[in-house]
Amino acid sequence: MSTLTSLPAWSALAEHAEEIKATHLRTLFADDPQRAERYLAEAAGLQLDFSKNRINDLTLTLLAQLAEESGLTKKVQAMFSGEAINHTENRSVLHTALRSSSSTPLMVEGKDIRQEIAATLVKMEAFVDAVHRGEWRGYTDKPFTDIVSIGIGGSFLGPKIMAESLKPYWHKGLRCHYVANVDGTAISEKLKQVDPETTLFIMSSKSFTTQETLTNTLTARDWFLAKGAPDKAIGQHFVAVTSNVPAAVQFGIDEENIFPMWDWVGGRYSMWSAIGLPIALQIGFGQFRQLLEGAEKMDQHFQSAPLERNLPMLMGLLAVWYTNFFDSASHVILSYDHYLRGLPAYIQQLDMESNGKGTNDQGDGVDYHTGPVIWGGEGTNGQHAYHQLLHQGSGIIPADFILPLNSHNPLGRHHAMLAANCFGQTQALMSGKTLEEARRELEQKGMAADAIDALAPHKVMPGNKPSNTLLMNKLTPATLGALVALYEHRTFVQGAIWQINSFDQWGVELGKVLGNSILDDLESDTPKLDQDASTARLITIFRKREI
Ligand SMILES: O=P(O)(O)OC[C@H]1O[C@](O)(CO)[C@@H](O)[C@@H]1O
Repeated sequence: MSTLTSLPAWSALAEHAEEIKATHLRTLFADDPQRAERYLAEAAGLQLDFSKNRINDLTLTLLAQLAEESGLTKKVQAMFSGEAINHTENRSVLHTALRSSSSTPLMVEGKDIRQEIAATLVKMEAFVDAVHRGEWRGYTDKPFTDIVSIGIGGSFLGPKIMAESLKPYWHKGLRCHYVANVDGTAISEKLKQVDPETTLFIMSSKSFTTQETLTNTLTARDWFLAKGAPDKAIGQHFVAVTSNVPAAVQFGIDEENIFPMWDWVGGRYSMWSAIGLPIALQIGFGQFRQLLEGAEKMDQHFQSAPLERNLPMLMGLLAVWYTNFFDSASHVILSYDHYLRGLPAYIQQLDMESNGKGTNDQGDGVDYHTGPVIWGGEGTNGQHAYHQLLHQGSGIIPADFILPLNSHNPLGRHHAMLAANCFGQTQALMSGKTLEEARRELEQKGMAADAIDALAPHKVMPGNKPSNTLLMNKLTPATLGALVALYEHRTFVQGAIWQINSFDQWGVELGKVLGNSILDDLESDTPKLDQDASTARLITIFRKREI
């Protein structure tokens, strides 16, 4: 038995889960008229209705006990204060410092990182303003119209999805494009859309060793020169964001055009750093600061609010509740906002790269489930597709519904319809439809008794499916910042309870290494073909392909 599963709160939760499993959410609502009011919490411009979860007050008490026995509060403090909680890489985890307005020194390896952060923000602001004002121009003296941001993983998804989410705030006259995949189609298609004279390339790579990013940047540079740009123009058109300045310089980026980031920022937590430069270029620096401010409000709330009102704690503990006591293997994020359609993919990367681990902090294999599959999409589209599984599938898939109360495009009845669909889905998941209700419905339609017998069971919806509803007045840089920080901390809470390191990612390494040796075999005149039989065969097929 692991240290987690031997905690008193764990056994108490296991026992309590049996009672809750025997109780329908309809009953929980019927028994407690105040439930909707009591299970509503608010922070940093976000409201969380968590009343449609399979919980009661005892559940919350026991989850709080689990948090206490797991030392959650101390772990939160350890992260914010810069302890090297990423113990497998001996690194602090300080993305929260990137959005902090505190001036109290925060020391990492003998340096006050507040000063480096502030200096980088100043450099970013000057750059963004210079591009916007047309002072930083292309080599033929034309202002930039396009930015091509090259990076992958955390150096890609944050900037792309946040900028996409904030389209109503875009700076006029500047388009950002994002290239991640090493598939040549990705960069080819982008380069077809831009003009070398008016395009600025941002190469974003924390390590400056990532195959995809280095390859795409070289391709972009070759294209730039092949289109007639002089060598000396590279400095004007290529900037980099990295923690590996020597490698960037060696690659050919001018040192003054390098924006720093640091070891204490994880890739998937880095959009708040200079990795967010494309966001700042797209929405302007003032609004980029609002994004940081929104996140800081959530950080403060996370550190200070009591657990029963603490959004990240509640959402993280609820995720543990379903993963470990209801055998739920996935969690769905449903954005009821077209601008937020990319958010599920962002949270998927954040959560699955963080909590997709099976070895605990002591180095032992876990004997409980950890990170569930995170997936999702845009409402109402999903209602006509995978919601079928949410409503009538055999397992439990907890859902987060996210809805801004006001639209940036308030057209006629559209927004009320969107909201009605969102609330209607949470209601249907919660209450379902009983056999009697299904039968009555068919009787009212005048269906014959034997046809009702045949059809009614298929129309039954068990309900009792949990969901959270997250509301914000409007999608703004500040509310988006708070929303992303909420999910970061939710991820942290789960990892802390599961006793895993949410901040390394060793699992992605092996495939990279093997990929490199396979590449040698694909390109070499004398391939070694010393892989397993299947892989060697695939290599041979590729080598013999018709061109
Ligand atoms: O910013 P880099 O160093 O190019 O890394 C890109 C991404 O690759 C990973 O290391 C995983 O392969 C991510 O964690 C990271 O965000």
